[in-house]
Amino acid sequence: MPDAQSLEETRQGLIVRDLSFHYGPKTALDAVSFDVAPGTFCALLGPNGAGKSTLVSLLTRLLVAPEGVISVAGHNLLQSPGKALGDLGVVFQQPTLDLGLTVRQNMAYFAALHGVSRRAVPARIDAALDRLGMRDRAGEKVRALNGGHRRRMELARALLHDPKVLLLDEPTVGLDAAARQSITDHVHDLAQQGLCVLWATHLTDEVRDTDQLLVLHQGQILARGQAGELRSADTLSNWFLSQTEVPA
Ligand SMILES: Nc1ncnc2c1ncn2[C@@H]1O[C@H](COP(=O)(O)OP(=O)(O)OP(=O)(O)O)[C@@H](O)[C@H]1O
Repeated sequence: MPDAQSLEETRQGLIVRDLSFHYGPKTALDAVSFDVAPGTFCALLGPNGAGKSTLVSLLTRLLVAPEGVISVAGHNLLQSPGKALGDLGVVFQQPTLDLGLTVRQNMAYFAALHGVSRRAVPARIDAALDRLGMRDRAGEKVRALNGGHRRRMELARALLHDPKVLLLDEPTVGLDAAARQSITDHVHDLAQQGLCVLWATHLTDEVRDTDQLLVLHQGQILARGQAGELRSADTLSNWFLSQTEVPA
């Protein structure tokens, strides 16, 4: 039985209860429940079609679920969407940067959308870029950055309003091995510093043994726990395949 303190800590992270979603007759998510506590890197691992993007759309309120509860840092997404989304940072699968604006201009625009006061914006941008080692690129047009730096910039932008929960949907798609490693390492560092991270992926090599792991398959959570304990003596890749293989 969790004690009161750990319950309160979990409340400051992400809580999902009995979340279901259907596209017409197609069930995309079926009574999904999980928690991610602050200071945790949680990998949401699922093959194509598992329901990851649907879950991300529900967590960001692009879709609204008729059933279930989502709580972000103690705010119910349905009842207090402004507060819940204010504590959520998101890196979507597809880049959402204006290539013709500089790094700083892109970030300033996003800060305005989040209601950061004009006076606070420069310092917030500098702090967010510093966290990702990107301050020296602030004046460059995004078009001039390589894929890895663009992603890093999107990550810095997602942290601009100081969210408590960070959500990333397959954030390494299209990146080379070095850039993938760098982004994966950065986000693990952020979790170690106290952020609550949910990282959706189908790539097992982005998951560390010490990470929390949720395996999503055909709209249901098949397994949850610490990655190293779940895979046991197997490789994570083999274990994941054995969990998600569909009988011929
Ligand atoms: N707009 C839609 N209409 C009907 N079915 C959909 C729609 N979007 C997704 N689905 C179905 O819902 C299920 C979950 O899809 P979803 O895109 O959430 O999975 P995913 O894990 O994100 O996959 P991928 O990694 O390929 O993006 C799949 O069976 C998919 O075919």
